[in-house]
Amino acid sequence: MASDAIFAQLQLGISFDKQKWKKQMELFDKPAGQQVANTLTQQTAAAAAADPAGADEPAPGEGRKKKKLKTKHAAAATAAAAAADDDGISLFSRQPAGGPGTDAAAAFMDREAQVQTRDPYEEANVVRKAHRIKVSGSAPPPPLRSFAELDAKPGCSRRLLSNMAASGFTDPTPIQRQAATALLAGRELLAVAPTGSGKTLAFLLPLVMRVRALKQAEEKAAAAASTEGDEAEEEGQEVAAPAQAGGAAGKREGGGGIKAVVVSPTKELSIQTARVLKLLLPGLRLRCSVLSKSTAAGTDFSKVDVLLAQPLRLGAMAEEGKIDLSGVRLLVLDEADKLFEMGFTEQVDAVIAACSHREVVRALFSATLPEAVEGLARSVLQEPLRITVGERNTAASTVAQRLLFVGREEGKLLALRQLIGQGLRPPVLVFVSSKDRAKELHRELLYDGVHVDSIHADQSQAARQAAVDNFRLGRTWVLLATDLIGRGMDFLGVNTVVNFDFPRSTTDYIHRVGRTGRAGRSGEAVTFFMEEDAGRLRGIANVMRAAGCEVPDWMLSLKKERHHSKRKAPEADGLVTEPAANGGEQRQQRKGGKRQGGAAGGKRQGKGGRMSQQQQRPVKKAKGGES
Ligand SMILES: Nc1ncnc2c1ncn2[C@@H]1O[C@H](COP(=O)(O)OP(=O)(O)OP(=O)(O)O)[C@@H](O)[C@H]1O
Repeated sequence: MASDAIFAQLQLGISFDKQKWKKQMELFDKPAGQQVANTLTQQTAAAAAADPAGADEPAPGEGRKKKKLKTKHAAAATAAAAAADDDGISLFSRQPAGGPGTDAAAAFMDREAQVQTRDPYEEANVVRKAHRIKVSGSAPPPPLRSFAELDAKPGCSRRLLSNMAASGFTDPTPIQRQAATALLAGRELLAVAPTGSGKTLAFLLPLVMRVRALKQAEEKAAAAASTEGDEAEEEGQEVAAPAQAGGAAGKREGGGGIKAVVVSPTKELSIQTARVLKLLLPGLRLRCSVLSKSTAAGTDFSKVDVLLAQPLRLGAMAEEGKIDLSGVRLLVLDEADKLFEMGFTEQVDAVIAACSHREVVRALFSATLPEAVEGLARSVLQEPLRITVGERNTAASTVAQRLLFVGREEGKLLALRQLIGQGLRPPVLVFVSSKDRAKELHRELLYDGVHVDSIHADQSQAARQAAVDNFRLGRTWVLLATDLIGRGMDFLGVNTVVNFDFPRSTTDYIHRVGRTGRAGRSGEAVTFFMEEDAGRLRGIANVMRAAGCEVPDWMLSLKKERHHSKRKAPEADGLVTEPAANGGEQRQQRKGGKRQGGAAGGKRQGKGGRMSQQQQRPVKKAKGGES
């Protein structure tokens, strides 16, 4: 369906009384900078003396002297513009920002063709430079120039390469070029690359090769043992099978069991990683499993080669001795900075300790790696390589980011409806700060007749997965989400991300807006802000400026909030749609059942009937702190 037609349906049931909202509308009509400049400047001046550095992690350019800001950001913007104009560098070699077949694409390919030197060290550097890959650490292996180079390496096969080609993976992305060769060389890794840049395949491809190579070695050893056994039998000697010979140790040395583990912060992400892995596996005879309540009870893990899991369940099982990870040779921590946050560290430690094989290689991947977390991460790695693609802790350059001042809490819903009215491009992902806000906004938009769904921690796992699948299949055009799916989720077609509630941190912002603009495509991100968000505005403004987006200078000199993490999330009830004078009453009426049973409500409900059924599903009680 054409986006115009989709949009026409999206706005069904929405009309604005411009007279009634005159005051608020005026706010939106002014440029964002003007709207808040005065009040924020006053606020900043009042707080200036008391407000030291905030608790947020440094965004690009932060932590330096203010007077350097302008030069740095001007340089960054110029560099970004130059990159786009000059060589069209993109994370996706055949899909640069300008699109396939454009001058940018041609320039990019020319640039690749310039790699002509007989010195392998120099050649590696030329490839890295062309793809904006930075590596620190001793003796990094050269990056891949093409997937075909892998053909000769242990664990690869024509079948694997053809599975990749059939899935559209014909040219490696920058992170894949360097991370694949590093992991195949047995190097431990800290890998940081932008959202949507192909990190999943960057660890899955070497993982599959490594596991295949191990299995091939096992099969060879088993065949040799069986030949020896036959010969010994002929000579009348007793021979034990490998697993019997060494017990657990024998198993560790290659008698089956889990050989690779990928830990992700959410079940949804593990399921998504399994989807990508399954694209690589046809014909390769490897078995993978996603750890869940049911698979934990009913799976023979000695027959599983690759396990995808979340830290809480896997850590607990490892500690209780319910799963044997002693044969694991590759442990990947995806969204590593999230895994090293408070609340997960104990279980992640338990998993790391349980992966005790002497040859185990550990790799940490994320789009963001705050310095404090890097220090912690390094303490579990041995002589790691650090691979960075592009600039550290930045948003994908394929996303056009903008900020929208909404005045007060009540202005958010109006602003969202106004965006829809102006032609917001679906599919749209709207982030809110809590599950209650997701539920409330869901009700509001449902009432408007928008094809909307929501995903948050109060839903059953099945409802969450259904929300993800329906959004992927295009059945839902607006998905309301908490930060539960703020990271890692790959909805390739998302055109717009709306931060309805301001992100808790710059890191969360980078991941949220990274749900669009993936795989070299373009996307749009709109972030609503109010005066009270000023303390967290600077970090995000810096990220936007580093990506070449327009940001008023005054935002870059705002003071940071001191303890933003302790700030209360907005109340769900703040989403009033009517002015205070009559809104409460009307809203109560709607809440009281008119919406469900009333004529207008019933009519509109018809378009969103599927959603109303979903709302009636039994909900699972969420653990404290979940969103
Ligand atoms: N070599 C490739 N060629 C073409 N498409 C690719 C390639 N590698 C990955 N992709 C596609 O790019 C998209 C983004 O990949 P992926 O989800 O791995 O990104 P990511 O870097 O892990 O992002 P995030 O940081 O948000 O988790 C996916 O749809 C994937 O299929």
